[in-house]
Amino acid sequence: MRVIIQSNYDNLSKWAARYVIDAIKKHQPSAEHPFVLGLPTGSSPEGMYAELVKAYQAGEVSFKHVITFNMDEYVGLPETHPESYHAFMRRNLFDHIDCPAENIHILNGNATNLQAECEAYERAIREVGGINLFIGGIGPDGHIAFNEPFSSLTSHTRVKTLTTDTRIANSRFFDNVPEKVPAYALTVGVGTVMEAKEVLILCNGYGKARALQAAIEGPVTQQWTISALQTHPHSIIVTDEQAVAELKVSTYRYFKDIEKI
Ligand SMILES: N[C@@H]1[C@@H](O)[C@H](O)[C@@H](COP(=O)(O)O)O[C@@H]1O
Repeated sequence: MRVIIQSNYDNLSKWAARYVIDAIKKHQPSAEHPFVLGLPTGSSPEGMYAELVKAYQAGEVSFKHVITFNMDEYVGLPETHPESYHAFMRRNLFDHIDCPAENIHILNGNATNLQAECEAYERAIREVGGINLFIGGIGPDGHIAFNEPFSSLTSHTRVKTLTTDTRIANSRFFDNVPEKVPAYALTVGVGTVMEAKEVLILCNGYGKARALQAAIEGPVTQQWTISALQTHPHSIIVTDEQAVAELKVSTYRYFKDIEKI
């Protein structure tokens, strides 16, 4: 695991965007050889998305041959609701870049058969050859996508019940009323993320310090589903000085040192 410690959120966002742009360019995507990108929502990736839009507008990168799969979506929230992940992605990224609509995949939380929707999603990922780079965030309780504590570390796309903690955390987008946050979501599994060739996690702010500590220094455990990342051959966490507050000084220095070298 690489851990990149940036001074603040702006630099974290710039670092992540640069990493994504370089990965796309290195792949030299074409219609026959598309780059497959897994994408998160939440406040953590907003800065990175703004940087990606800037880079696209400056002609530095194209998303024409990029295929995307989003991590998750609420169940029962209309796609037009401003807090649906469909709306979030349009607002923050897809309305501003050249990614063709047919290349964009987001789980349909209003499907009549939710289980069939989840199975079709996994099939679609397999059909394009798997995900090259999965980008994610971390919930304050260490969840990745909507894989709440005690989710199976080998899970795949499915319906999940959201914990009270997560509904409280996400209530800031729903008039601060936890009951307004949908109780269910569709989410890729921990296993789905772990099958990607590379995983890049964005983690910023004091609120994530305990989750970051568990992700890096703790044991691999279903209690902190992000800890599964420790078993991935190519994973990176990019973080800021606030989120490292619970790491041991020696851990902090180790990651600072190796990145310097
Ligand atoms: N399902 C999303 C996660 O994918 C995200 O990582 C997490 C953290 O969100 P934020 O980045 O806003 O802290 O929130 C939600 O629960």
